[in-house]
Amino acid sequence: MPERSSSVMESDESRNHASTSYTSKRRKREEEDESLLEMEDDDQYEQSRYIPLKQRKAAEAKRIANLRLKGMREGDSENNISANDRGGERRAEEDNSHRQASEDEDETGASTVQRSKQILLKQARELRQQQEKEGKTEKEKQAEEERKILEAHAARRKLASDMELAKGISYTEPIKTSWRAPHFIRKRTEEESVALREKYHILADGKDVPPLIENFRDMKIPPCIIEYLLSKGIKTPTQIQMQGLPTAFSGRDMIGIAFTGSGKTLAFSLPILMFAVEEEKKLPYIRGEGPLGMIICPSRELARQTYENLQAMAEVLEHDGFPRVGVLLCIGGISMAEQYHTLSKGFHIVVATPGRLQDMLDKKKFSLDCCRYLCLDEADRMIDMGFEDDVRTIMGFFKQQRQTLLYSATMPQKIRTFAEESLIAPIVVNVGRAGAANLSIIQSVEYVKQEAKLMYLLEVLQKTAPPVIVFSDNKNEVDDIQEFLLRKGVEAVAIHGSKTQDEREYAIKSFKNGKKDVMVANSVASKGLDFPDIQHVINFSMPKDIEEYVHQIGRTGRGGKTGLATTFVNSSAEEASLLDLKYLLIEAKQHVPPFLLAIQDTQGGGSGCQFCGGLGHSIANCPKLDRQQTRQRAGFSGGDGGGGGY
Ligand SMILES: Nc1ncnc2c1ncn2[C@@H]1O[C@H](COP(=O)(O)OP(=O)(O)OP(=O)(O)O)[C@@H](O)[C@H]1O
Repeated sequence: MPERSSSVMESDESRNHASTSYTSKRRKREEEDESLLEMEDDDQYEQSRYIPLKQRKAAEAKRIANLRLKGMREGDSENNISANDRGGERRAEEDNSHRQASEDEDETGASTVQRSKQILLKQARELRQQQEKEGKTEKEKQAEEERKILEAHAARRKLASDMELAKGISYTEPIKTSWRAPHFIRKRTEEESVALREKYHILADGKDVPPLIENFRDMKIPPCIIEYLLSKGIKTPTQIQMQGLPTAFSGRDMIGIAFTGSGKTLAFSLPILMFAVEEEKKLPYIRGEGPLGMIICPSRELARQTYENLQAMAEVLEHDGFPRVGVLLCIGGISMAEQYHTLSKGFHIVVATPGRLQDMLDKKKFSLDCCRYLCLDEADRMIDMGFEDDVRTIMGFFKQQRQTLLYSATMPQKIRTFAEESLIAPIVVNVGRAGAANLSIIQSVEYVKQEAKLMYLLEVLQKTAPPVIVFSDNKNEVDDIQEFLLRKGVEAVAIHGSKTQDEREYAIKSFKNGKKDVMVANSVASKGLDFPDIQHVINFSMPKDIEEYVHQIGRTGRGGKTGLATTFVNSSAEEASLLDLKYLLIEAKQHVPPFLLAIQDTQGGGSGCQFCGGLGHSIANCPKLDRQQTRQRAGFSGGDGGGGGY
């Protein structure tokens, strides 16, 4: 009862409120009406008064002149079409009444009216044309809107050192190196170069693009390295290496975009190594000197892998009589004591994760005073993971111009625009669309109910021989899956950001050397890690964004081999991710399951979202941008996390 009475009271109240507001509204209306009446009365009064013809003509001419002036102003205003529209109608009405009122006026008045009518008709015609034009460029308007959103979310300032920012220094010329392409290659005409790039499906944008070179020998790579590469099954350069290596050897800044497993690591590691050899030959590095170059990676595992590759090549060179090149690994979770022998001798190259690198620079363990080469591997992922500020701080330590290389398989327009501003006359090398999946991977997407996933996983594991990687976004789920597999007798290890460094290293090592068949991982292991011959990648759930998906499935099908990727989806997946997935599958000419085909959309299949590269939506409804904004509003600076980069 009390509830009821209160609701009655509420309704009475609301009714009262409604009636009050209605009364006040009405009172307002009445006031308005009164003022309207007053105006009408005035008009009537005006009309009933006698005005001599001469005065009436003068007033009429003035009124027409005012109307024309007003019409012109309204016509000028591009943004106010509806006002224009209304203005046009009003003008037409006024013209009409004016015509009737002036029928028995003298000739001067009639010709003025005629002129005004012609002008008004012309304006109406122009207005129609304008409206038609506006209608046609609806797409352009959308592109404009998207551009504005992108600008609003672009990085705030370019990557530059403190000194450069403070003094407003900006370099205009790329760094000069002693490397030259062989004469017969330099003699190539522009048409020949374009044809060659077309042959290899390479897009290279920029001023004076260095030549594409089809073999390692013509790139003047030392024979001992060529032999070493051969021993690893690397006979000819991949597309990104054909264009990326000569570009880096020439000292040019570049953005390299090529699909997963296409050999990007060699494309940025070999040039830094060759520069180090050259420098060491000129004047040996002593204790306290270095580094000459830096490679920054988003995860410890990726940094270690790149470090090991560089170390191996440095040893080959040293063994062949070239000077020693010191490489320092600078990552979280390891004691720097084991690196002190490198630090104590002077070193040329640092391979690092952003957090530990920043820490070392802050503590003045070494400086970037003579650093002239910087590579950001998986640059876009690094920014996504929230390392942008760390990278900016690190940039602050540079004292001179450096060559900057950014590499990734995914590089949405957002990052590219920002990077192009920070680089000096950069060359952008693209092998395929940024964010496209590696075509050597067979992608299978299956609808699996949440509660059936674990049992189905066992079945799906039978599809190929080991090694297999199972990805899950959730650290607890990673542990649960590993436990389940162990209980079922599957040799499985697990890796994620909350594991200790020893556990992470043990997992990687035992999986890499074949002692374990399955590795269960969160996104940490998807970032650039190169495990030999992964047969099958299983996404236990659809990753939050399509870039993550591309990187995850990219752990298989590497170095030209084929691989299989299976992804479990169900109703818990976001529709926007599923649409991106649908278009990615279509682009890669893969089978699209009916439940994905059935998802209707209005704008997919275009050039993709400029923020995340997804093909199923535009930046105006990008779920990743949405998440980022929510995080920013909540005061988090970090990205999608899961890295453990420090
Ligand atoms: N020219 C080549 N020919 C054959 N194999 C190659 C060549 N270059 C590199 N590889 C091999 O291909 C594999 C993938 O290379 P890499 O790790 O550099 O790929 P990536 O493009 O960096 O991939 P991701 O985007 O996933 O990081 C490695 O095992 C590497 O040894």
